[in-house]
Amino acid sequence: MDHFTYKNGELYAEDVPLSRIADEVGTPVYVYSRATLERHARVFREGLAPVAQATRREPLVAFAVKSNPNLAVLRVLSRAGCGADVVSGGELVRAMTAGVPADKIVFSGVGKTRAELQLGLDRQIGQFNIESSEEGRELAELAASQGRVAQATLRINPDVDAKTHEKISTGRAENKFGIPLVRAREVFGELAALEGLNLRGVAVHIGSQLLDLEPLETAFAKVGQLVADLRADGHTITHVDLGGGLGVTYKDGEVPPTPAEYGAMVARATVGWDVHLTFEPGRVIAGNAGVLLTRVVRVKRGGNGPPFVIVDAAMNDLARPAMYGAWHDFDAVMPTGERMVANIVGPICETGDTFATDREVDALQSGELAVFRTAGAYGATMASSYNSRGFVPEVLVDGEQFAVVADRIPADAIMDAERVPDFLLDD
Ligand SMILES: Cc1ncc(COP(=O)(O)O)c(C=O)c1O
Ligand SMILES: N[C@@H](CCCC[NH3+])C(=O)O
Repeated sequence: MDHFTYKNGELYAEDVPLSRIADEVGTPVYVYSRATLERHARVFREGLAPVAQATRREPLVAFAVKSNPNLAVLRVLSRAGCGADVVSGGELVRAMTAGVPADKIVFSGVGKTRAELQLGLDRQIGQFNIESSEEGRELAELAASQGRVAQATLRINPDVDAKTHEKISTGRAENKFGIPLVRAREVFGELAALEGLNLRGVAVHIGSQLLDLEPLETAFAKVGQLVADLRADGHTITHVDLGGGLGVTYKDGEVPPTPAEYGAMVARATVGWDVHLTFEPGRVIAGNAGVLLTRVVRVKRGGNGPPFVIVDAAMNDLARPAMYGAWHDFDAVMPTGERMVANIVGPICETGDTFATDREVDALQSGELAVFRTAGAYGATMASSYNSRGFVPEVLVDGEQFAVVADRIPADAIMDAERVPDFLLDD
């Protein structure tokens, strides 16, 4: 459920008509609903109630910042009790700037630089998820040389097919993430012996937009066995990070497991583990909390196929359709009831700048407004300035009020950061 609904024939975000936002901020613009973000954070936490009960500990819900790093969004979620899963120094600083306490920050990522490891140490974050023995040794050496101890888990690669798009699958043997399960005991033993590290558990994340619990359950079973093996090896295991990945509905008929079903599965899978659990949900919290509001530039007819509805948003603003062939529902802000079959495209000079092909949508004309739905996760955060289009602004709605929470960055502001060197200047 989200808070983008029609009232008197017009699409609203909570109690704000989207046409008002378009008038005041311009298009394209990302629009987020505070109430939806808060609701999703609450529902996810409620879904984990059986887990909290079974483990007698409140799990840490560390929002995956990569899915929506906007400071205001992070602030909403931090106030709702979430921590943050970060994958770069930039995300770490953002999370802390938004108010996420350091001890609720987990640092994932396969290529943390030395400077990023140092930043995590300086900020005294709650947990590093180590992805290689090389990274573990580097972190241990850095920490020990400064008389510090880094709290850490070892991310394992369970070699499970998450049954999702291949580009967002992370838990198969050939993927770059984590330590192969067969090597986990050996690497854990090597790193656990190092001064500077408190290697206290394991982490796993097998992929994103999962619509089936079975691969997760298989991966968690492997984690459970590993925890038992590590304890048999004499290690103290107090923390397990089960990652994110729960999918959302992009298209009618796609039915992801509910947070309650997910929580029930986790409770089953983790019986007897006796650890602190961390979760790293991104999409399930932010996905349906945002839309990309756009205006039709013109409707081009007369080709071989259906008309092209050319909108002012493009693949640089919302990359998912071009990158993964992803579906985003497309609805008029003021639908007339008439429908049309169209290709929905952006203005960029690539055929891949196509949001929908041969799709039945609300009939639209030049100048009218429409939204791409489910754009709150992996939307603005993946934007580029391709074709010198600048960056789209972001708006957060809260009841009857809204605020611009990220300015539009026009193409000339980006150009301001560039220069022509002296040796190219004419004399
Ligand atoms: C390590 C890690 N944690 C969490 C997430 C968040 O995933 P999702 O947005 O699917 O919940 C990702 C992205 O797939 C990830 O790579
Ligand atoms: N960017 C992807 C998700 C990647 C998840 C990152 N581990 C998407 O839009 O679906």
